[in-house]
Amino acid sequence: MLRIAVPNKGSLSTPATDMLREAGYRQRRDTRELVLTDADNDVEFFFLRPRDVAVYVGSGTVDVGITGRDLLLDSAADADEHLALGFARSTFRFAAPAGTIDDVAQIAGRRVASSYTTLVATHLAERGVEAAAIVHLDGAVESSVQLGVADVIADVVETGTTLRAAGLEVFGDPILRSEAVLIRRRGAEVPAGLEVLTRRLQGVITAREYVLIDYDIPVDLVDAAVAVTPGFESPTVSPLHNGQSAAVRSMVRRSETNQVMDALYEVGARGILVTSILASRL
Ligand SMILES: Nc1ncnc2c1ncn2[C@@H]1O[C@H](COP(=O)(O)OP(=O)(O)OP(=O)(O)O)[C@@H](O)[C@H]1O
Ligand SMILES: O=P(O)(O)OC[C@H]1O[C@H](OP(=O)(O)OP(=O)(O)O)[C@H](O)[C@@H]1O
Ligand SMILES: [Mg+2]
Repeated sequence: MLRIAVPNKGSLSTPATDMLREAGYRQRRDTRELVLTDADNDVEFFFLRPRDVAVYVGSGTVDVGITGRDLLLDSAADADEHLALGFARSTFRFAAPAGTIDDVAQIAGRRVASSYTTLVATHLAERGVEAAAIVHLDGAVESSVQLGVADVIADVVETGTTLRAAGLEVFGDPILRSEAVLIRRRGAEVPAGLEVLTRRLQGVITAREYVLIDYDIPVDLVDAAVAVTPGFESPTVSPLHNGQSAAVRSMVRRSETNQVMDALYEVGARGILVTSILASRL
């Protein structure tokens, strides 16, 4: 039975559970449930603290787990990223009171607060920057400067709203771009069931990232239209009964749907229809 660790709280918890449910796995109804067996799929879920997921996977007590790339790297656990899951996207960045610091080198001799102190220490060491102290805080790191325990913070930034509210501004390049990832123990044999899990999750990711686009196009314009919608391998082109047009079906990135529809219309396509993909195996 494949043992899967899933975050039980925080930003990762609900989207991770949603993705597993979409992938056809049973998920818990009650957030107090800590273990759940899905006998039909031969998997067992362990609902653990997000920070602990990498520790369990690294020690081999569970086979795989869902966590954040930032949490994985900060844990320094014996685990590697297996599949990027495309949710809980964020950057991990340095920030300081507006106008005080604009370069990572200026962190030298200053105090940095973070919930991800290993990540910060490694990043600074790689750049030869010696901070006065790296202060570990559990959360609400943005308040640490105002409260006088640090001069600089390193924290998760998504929209930047929390930073702005605290009067802080990012500086330097992002330390990391993070998202939820499926992780597995470094160097361990591929556990039974991981291939199926991976294919199922990949199926959900594809169904979320792509849409199906259908359109009609005069036969002599098919090549020009197909250049706009090349799809994964090659689009399906079927003849229409009138003999002068073809119907084309292709997959398109959801985020590019409207640009693609505009471009197709320009080329001469009509009857352009977009549909969501419910599930997929490529
Ligand atoms: N606002 C956000 N947008 C996107 N991802 C986020 C956001 N806040 C945290 N994360 C991601 O969630 C993971 C941290 O999960 P965790 O549950 O420990 O923190 P949290 O969401 O801050 O929860 P809590 O504050 O309740 O402990 C990290 O991978 C982090 O990048
Ligand atoms: O850029 P934003 O969209 O504002 O999001 C980033 C904030 O979200 C998370 O905080 P959370 O609400 O989880 O609180 P925490 O600091 O206690 O972890 C993260 O730690 C940042 O503080
Ligand atoms: Mg948080």
